[in-house]
Amino acid sequence: MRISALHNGPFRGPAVADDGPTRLVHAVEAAEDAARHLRTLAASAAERERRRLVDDQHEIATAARRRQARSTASLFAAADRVRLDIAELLERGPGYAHAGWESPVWAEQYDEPVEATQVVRVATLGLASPSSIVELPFVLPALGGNVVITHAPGGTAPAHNLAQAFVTRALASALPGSLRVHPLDPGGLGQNLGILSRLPEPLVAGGVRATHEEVSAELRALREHVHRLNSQVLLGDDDSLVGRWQTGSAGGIPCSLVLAAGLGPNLVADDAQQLWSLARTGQRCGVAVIAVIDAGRQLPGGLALTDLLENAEHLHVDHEGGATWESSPPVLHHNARIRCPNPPGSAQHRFLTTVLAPAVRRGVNRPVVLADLLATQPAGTGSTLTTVAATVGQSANGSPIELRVGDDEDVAIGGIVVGPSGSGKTTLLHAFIHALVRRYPPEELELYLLDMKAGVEFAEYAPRPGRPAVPHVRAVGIEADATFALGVLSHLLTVDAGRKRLFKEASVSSGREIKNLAQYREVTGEVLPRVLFVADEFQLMLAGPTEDAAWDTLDVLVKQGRSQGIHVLLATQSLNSVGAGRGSQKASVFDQLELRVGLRCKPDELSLLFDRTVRDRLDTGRRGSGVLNQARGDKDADQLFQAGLLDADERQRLRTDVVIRDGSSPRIRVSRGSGGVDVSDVAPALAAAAEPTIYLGAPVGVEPPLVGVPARPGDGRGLLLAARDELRAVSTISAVLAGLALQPSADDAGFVVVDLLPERIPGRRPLDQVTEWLGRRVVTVGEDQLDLLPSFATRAAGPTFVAVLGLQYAGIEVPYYDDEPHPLAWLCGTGPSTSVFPLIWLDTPDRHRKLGPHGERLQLRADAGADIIDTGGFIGRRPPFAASRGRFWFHDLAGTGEPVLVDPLQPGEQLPPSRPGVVAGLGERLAGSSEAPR
Ligand SMILES: Nc1ncnc2c1ncn2[C@@H]1O[C@H](COP(=O)(O)OP(=O)(O)OP(=O)(O)O)[C@@H](O)[C@H]1O
Repeated sequence: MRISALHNGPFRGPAVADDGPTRLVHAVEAAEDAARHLRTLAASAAERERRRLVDDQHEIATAARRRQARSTASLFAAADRVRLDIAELLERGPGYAHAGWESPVWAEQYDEPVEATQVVRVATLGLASPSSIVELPFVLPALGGNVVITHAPGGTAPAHNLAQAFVTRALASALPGSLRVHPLDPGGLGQNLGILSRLPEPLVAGGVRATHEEVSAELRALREHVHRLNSQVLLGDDDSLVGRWQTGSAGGIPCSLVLAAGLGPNLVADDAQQLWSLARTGQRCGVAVIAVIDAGRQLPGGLALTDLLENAEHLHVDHEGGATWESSPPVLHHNARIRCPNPPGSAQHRFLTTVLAPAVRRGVNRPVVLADLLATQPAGTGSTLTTVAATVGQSANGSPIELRVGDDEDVAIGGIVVGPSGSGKTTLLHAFIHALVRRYPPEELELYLLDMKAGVEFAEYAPRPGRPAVPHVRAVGIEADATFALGVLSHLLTVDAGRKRLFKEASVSSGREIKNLAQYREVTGEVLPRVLFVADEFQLMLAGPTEDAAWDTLDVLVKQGRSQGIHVLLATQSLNSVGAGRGSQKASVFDQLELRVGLRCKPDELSLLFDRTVRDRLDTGRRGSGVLNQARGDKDADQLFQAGLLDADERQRLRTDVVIRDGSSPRIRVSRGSGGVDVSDVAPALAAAAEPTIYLGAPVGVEPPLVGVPARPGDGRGLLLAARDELRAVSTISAVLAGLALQPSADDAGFVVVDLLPERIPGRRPLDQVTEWLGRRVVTVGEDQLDLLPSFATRAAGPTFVAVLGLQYAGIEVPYYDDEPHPLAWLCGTGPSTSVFPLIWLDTPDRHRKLGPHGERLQLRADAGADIIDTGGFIGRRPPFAASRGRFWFHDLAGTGEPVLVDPLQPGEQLPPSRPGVVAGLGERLAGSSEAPR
């Protein structure tokens, strides 16, 4: 406007370019242009800024959304994982552990559990996330865990519902007979117990306790029960009643659920104290306390709730009826909330009273008691003319079922038993072995028993002081190793060859061809026992450096042993890894073993065992149930069965009866892996020695029962044992002395120990054990009394055995080129010719230099070294392989035999009783002497 005014108005100047108004117009125009430009710039800057802001906002929102989605997803994933884990745990148990109250399972046929139920579902747990709530089943351990439910005044009913839901599920899903409820309602009228107030015996112990006297008496009885279990039943810290129900060894003692439904006025301070104490101490004995406590009320006698909560899951029900999980990890504390369930109703009550209680009374799931099955059968009169058989359980129709091997038509020469851990495989082997020794006298049957796994399952077949072994057992390997197993298999090949020879000779003399055991017996009247070789975890004997030899021996044995009456039964957890890489040899061995037993095996394992496709499990799920097939897996030969249980006490009783009936035999060979041979295991063989014999141990095999040389006077008859392991070496020499002292023919022998071992070393323990056991039969001399050795060692009426231990610790050095007499030179040089036999431990073979030139003359050489060249140098003959740890090669330089691998004698935990009434020992003889040793 102003511009146009200047252009057209009275101030219009001359029409030249630089007149003032024009310049002004230009200036104004320029200013306006500039202003316009600035406005445009400002507007675009504002637009840019707005856009950036929007972008930023968008980005932040997207990132937040993403982060939230991610955290929600990970919450869901974690919840899913937990849900799956819980579902898996719950699925293992019967439906009663988790199905809703309306579910048909409560009305259907009893879904009998086969294993102790781990957890039960009690309620629903809601986990709050920013965007949603994730729900999970809230589960609690079914057995042995305390639960405390506190509640606000408004939360009484939901709190009791929680308790009732838990107890109902725990009881309903428990193995019948494994759980009893002890309902306490001090001061109440049962209204806090719902359906649980009307349960029959034996589900509850004697009904609801409500009065002060009843509650007190019940708690006292429970405390005594805990005391009795702790002092008379449970062994060691790891043993617990719940654990026993889980492994099937509880022997019918039920766990207890003490339901304290409200600490009413009749719960006096003393009783409350008892309840607290039960919660603290009862867990090991399967006693769990479920307590519902009004948080607003004073606890009796100043008891602190925190003490009770120490060993319990704690839930708190608030006035809205929801619960918080107080004992949860702190992070969950504020985000987790429990939705309390409805109380169990009439369907559950009906199930408990009309299904479960009668089942418990009937004793469903009780094991088949083998002793009952055997009681009706004759004992000790069976003949193994053609077969070896014994009852091991019940078939599906309740008739007894037998395992059978032999050389009759349609009878398997041997068998394979497969069952995963806990399926009852070892129990079945025990049952078979015991039923066999009960049925047959020892002339009819010989057993070779190997437990190849680390454990002591077969220890009961070895003799112990005061508990002789059954005479049928010729060899038992406890934690046996592959070398020993090969020794046993090789021995059986020798038996096989020996029998073939006998058959041939009898054929010649009788003019009739004798092909098998039965014919031999018929023609000659002589009974040769059938032989049964049983190996648990047999795959372990077909491994390591002896693997090839073991497979080859087994192969020959199963192919040729049948007619000679040699049978094998091999057990394992799985055939999967057995004989990998030796297809044809494995097939050739397994083909012979036609008896097949699968205990609680999965279908793929059964398919391997039966060599056909098996799609379903062939067992009832119970321990010891499975399928027996006498025809190498032929489908029509499957027999479902339940193995019988013979518990440890019954087995002991049965073995004692057999020993009373048949006596025992000194011929048993016991191997405890490469740990040596306990003196008590070979006590009968030692007692049978006709002349004093220096026994060093047992061969890593079966025969002869012991390796030793008679103690006959002669130059060089003394032992040098080279072994680095101090404890084992001292143990061996000490046990050799004990072994001599147990021989009646050595009753007049003298024993001297030259003890050069330091006082406080663990290695001297076996020596102290044996010298204490020898008592006055032994004389101990130290380095300072060594000069008296010749005098002591010549006092006994019979031979004298002088153990020298700890040379490396002593300053003794027998001069090499000096004629000056030295007691050790006398011991090694003159001693042996005068019936004084040195038994000397050298920590390394070249330590013998300390003994001077006479030491080298000692001929009985043993070496535990790992280098066969060194061993060969020391024992004078190179052995085929190095001795495994704990063993040594023995060779008599004066003998004609080959080196023998020996499981050395060791005193073991307990030595057998020493020989009564032996002639006065060396200690007594020297007692009055002026040089009496200290
Ligand atoms: N026939 C049976 N009846 C009832 N209970 C049984 C039976 N067999 C085994 N059990 C129970 O199952 C538990 C495990 O049995 P066992 O030791 O024989 O199993 P396993 O298969 O040898 O296991 P592992 O290979 O781990 O030693 C035993 O404690 C026993 O009480």
